[in-house]
Amino acid sequence: MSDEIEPAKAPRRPAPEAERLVIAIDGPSGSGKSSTARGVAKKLGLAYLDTGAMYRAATRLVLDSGVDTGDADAVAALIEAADIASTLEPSDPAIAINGTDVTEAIREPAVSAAVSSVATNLAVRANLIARQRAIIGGTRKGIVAEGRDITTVVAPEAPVRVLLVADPAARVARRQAELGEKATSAEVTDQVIRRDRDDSTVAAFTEAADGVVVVDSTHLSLPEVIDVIVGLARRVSVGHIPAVAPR
Ligand SMILES: Nc1ncnc2c1ncn2[C@@H]1O[C@H](COP(=O)(O)OP(=O)(O)O)[C@@H](O)[C@H]1O
Ligand SMILES: Nc1ccn([C@H]2C[C@H](O)[C@@H](COP(=O)(O)OP(=O)(O)O)O2)c(=O)n1
Repeated sequence: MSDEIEPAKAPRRPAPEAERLVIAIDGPSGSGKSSTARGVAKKLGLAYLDTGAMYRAATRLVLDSGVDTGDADAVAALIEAADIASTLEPSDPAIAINGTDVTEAIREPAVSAAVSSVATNLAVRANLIARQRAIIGGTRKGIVAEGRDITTVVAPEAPVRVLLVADPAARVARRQAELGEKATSAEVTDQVIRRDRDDSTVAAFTEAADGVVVVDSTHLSLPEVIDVIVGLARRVSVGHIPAVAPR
């Protein structure tokens, strides 16, 4: 795909709306947003944007630079000046901040524990939302973007908007299975339940906004959830999507 590293500060000229399909997916931690969005993007030959990875990369930078996460102005200034580059490739998503690849480092427990304090900084949000809109507007064919406020703030005009939910017990179990011995059950509960509580103070992902379709993944397999969203996309935008999905 031509949408490789996308410097957020220099978006390419937006393609006409009619040529692009934007699929927006929000939901709480562990509902399956990242895996589902990647699967949908792969099936439909679209780009993929993990906005949570941008908040995580910003948090990694704050932690590494020694700036106090409680110093809202210093945190915002650091992030506003940073170069954040996301690959938009669903098969191999990666992210770099100020030239350093942090794809692995943003998944460390220290980042998961601190990310909400950065993501609830309103100046940081304004900056990252502007970058996300530029990325979405700059993709040629279309994009699946996932996070907490994509359906409501970043891309409320997207023709396909989904709130992906799952019962808290299923979400905690999924995260525990993913992290294995890397995290205790207390840490996993903190990562999922406490983080959602904090994050929901600045983004409305606990209830679907008007026009947003709720998909409950609690009792659906990942391929089933992907198929539901591909079905929604085909219904709203026949003609945007290749008849034979590229692998
Ligand atoms: N429908 C599903 N059924 C079972 N496990 C799932 C499902 N969707 C995602 N998962 C798994 O749950 C974990 C969390 O998924 P992820 O996509 O990272 O969620 P989110 O981005 O919403 O936090 C991953 O290990 C993923 O493979
Ligand atoms: N659009 C977004 C995306 C993520 N965030 C915040 C909320 C989350 O705690 C962090 C990390 O997001 P991420 O999607 O990686 O979270 P998960 O670990 O997949 O649950 O960023 C946000 O505030 N707005």
